[in-house]
Amino acid sequence: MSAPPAVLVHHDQTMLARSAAARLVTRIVDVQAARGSASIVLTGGGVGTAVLAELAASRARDAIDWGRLDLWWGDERFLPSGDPERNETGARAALLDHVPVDPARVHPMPASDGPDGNDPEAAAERYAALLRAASRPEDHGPVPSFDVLMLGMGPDAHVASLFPEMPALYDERPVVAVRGAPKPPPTRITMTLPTILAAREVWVIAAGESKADAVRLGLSEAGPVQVPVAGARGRQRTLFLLDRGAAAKLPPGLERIASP
Ligand SMILES: O=C1O[C@H](COP(=O)(O)O)[C@@H](O)[C@H](O)[C@H]1O
Repeated sequence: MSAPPAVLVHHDQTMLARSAAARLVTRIVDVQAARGSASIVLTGGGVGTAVLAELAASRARDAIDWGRLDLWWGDERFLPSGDPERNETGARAALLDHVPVDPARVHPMPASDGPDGNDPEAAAERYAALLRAASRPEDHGPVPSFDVLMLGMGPDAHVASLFPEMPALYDERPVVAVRGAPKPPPTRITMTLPTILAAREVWVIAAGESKADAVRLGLSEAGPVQVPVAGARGRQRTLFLLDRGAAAKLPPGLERIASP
């Protein structure tokens, strides 16, 4: 069972990123209080990285016990370590270099100069094995039940590196390689929909009018092969966190204004 989405609309991208960062602090603190440690899946892209920068800039970040936090990635561009296009590089610059995370609990997807060399299939399997090792009996599956899994979204409705109509959308394995992605770079690693669906909470975060059609379709009954974001749902909660541009084509009555 997954949760139907709730939609929150913010005035602009800055308010959206700030509010998502505040929401993330609250969620992590609550989970750490209840269960000891929390697990979060990061996303790349413009808004995803802006959320991390807002978190780094917020005084509230000190409420998080950074040593009791596992950080994963939903997808990665398969490029050499440190490449500015890698989602990991952006996340480190925006947040991880500024907070006392436990390096052993930061789990970037492998780079193309990593242990598997330039073999994205092997790198994807390696990441799947890492997730399997981190999953506990109560997760009832091959991946942890992430507390929050954040997703940016493209104008084509892709999430993570799950692009419309591509084979990864039919794949049952937890993590797979993607070749020939329509958005550069063409070679990527991505969590698949079954892994996304295992998260307790999924947050789709999108800004700008170029995303408005994809948001509308993502909230419809569209199939996930044509509209990947329509398949992105959390077990307990699904949030669409939007700015006014991305919310411009919502069906009437759906939006809840978070910062007018
Ligand atoms: O390529 C990617 O794009 C999406 C969305 O990026 P945005 O810049 O349009 O917000 C991102 O979520 C994904 O992680 C990334 O690899």
